[in-house]
Amino acid sequence: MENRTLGIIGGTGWLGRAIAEALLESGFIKPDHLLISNRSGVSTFEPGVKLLADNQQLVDLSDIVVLSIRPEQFRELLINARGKLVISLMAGVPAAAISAATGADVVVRAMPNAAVEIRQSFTPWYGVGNLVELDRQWVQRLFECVGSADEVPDEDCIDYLSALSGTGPAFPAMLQMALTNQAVAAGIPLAIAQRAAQGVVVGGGQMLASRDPRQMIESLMAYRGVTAAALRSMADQNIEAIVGRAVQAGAEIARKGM
Ligand SMILES: NC(=O)C1=CN([C@@H]2O[C@H](COP(=O)(O)OP(=O)(O)OC[C@H]3O[C@@H](n4cnc5c(N)ncnc54)[C@H](OP(=O)(O)O)[C@@H]3O)[C@@H](O)[C@H]2O)C=CC1
Ligand SMILES: O=C(O)[C@@H]1CCC=N1
Repeated sequence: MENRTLGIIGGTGWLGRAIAEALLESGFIKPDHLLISNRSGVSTFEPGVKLLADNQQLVDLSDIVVLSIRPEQFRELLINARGKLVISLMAGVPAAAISAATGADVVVRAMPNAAVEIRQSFTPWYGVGNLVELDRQWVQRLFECVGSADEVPDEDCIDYLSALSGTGPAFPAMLQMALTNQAVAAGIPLAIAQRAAQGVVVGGGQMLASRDPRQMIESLMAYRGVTAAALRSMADQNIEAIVGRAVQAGAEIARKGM
C-alpha cells in the first residue's frame, strides 16, 4: 500500500502544497512516490519530488491522482484517468462530473480546509464507485496526515460541509473582525481592540480543543453577569439561525456546482 505513487495536479497551490509537504514530513509518502504538476513550472519541493508539466504523464505514472485545482481550472483539464483512484478536493464539482470528464470509475470527494497548513484541517470525504477497503483506509490515513478526517454517509454531506468546515478560518476571522470593529466603534484603541479580539478567537479556540462548548457556556452563564447578558442578547437575535443561513448559502453554491 505504501509503495503506491500519488500524483497531485495543482500540488503547488494552497491546499495541494500543504498536503504534499505533510505527506512527506510524516513519511506517508516517499519523495520518489510523489508527483506534482502545475502550469507555471514553479516549485519549491525537495529535488526528489518530480514536477511535471504534462498532467496526462502524471496520471499515467500515478496510482492515485489528487485534483487540487480550482473548479474553473478543472473545466479546461484534459486527462484520461480510467482505472485510477481520483481524489478531488474541488468544491462544487460533483463526483459524476469528475467521472465523466476523467473516465475514472472510482472518485473520492474530500473537503479539507486551509488549516492543512498547520495540520489541523478536518476533512470529510466520500467515495463514489467501488472503493475497496484498502483504498478507504488509505484515504482516511492520507487526510489524517493533515488533521482529522471522517468518511461521510453521502455526497451531499460534502457540499454542506464545504460551507461549514471547508471554509476553515473564514467564520472565526469574520467574528474576530466584528469584535475588533465593534470595539473600535465603542472607543477602544485599534491595537488594543485587535489584540483583545485575537485573544478571544485564538485563545478561546485553543481552550475548546479539549472542552465541551455547552459546558463552557453553562459555566460562564452561571455567573449571571457580563457573559450571560452578552450571550442572551445573541440568543435573542437567534444567532443559530444566522449561522444556519450562512452555511446554507455556501452549501447551495456547492450543490449548484461551480
Ligand atoms: N484553499 C482552501 O481553503 C480550500 C480549497 N478547496 C478547493 O481546493 C482546490 C484547490 O484550491 P487552492 O489550493 O486554494 O487553489 P490554488 O489556486 O492555491 O492552487 C491551484 C493550483 O493548481 C495549479 N493549476 C491550475 N491549473 C492547472 C492545470 N491545468 N494543471 C496543473 N496545475 C494547475 C496552480 O498552479 P499554476 O498556476 O502554476 O498552474 C496551483 O498550484 C479548489 O478546487 C478549492 O475549491 C477546498 C477547501 C478549502
Ligand atoms: O470557497 C470555496 O469555494 C473553497 C471551498 C471551501 C473553501 N474554499
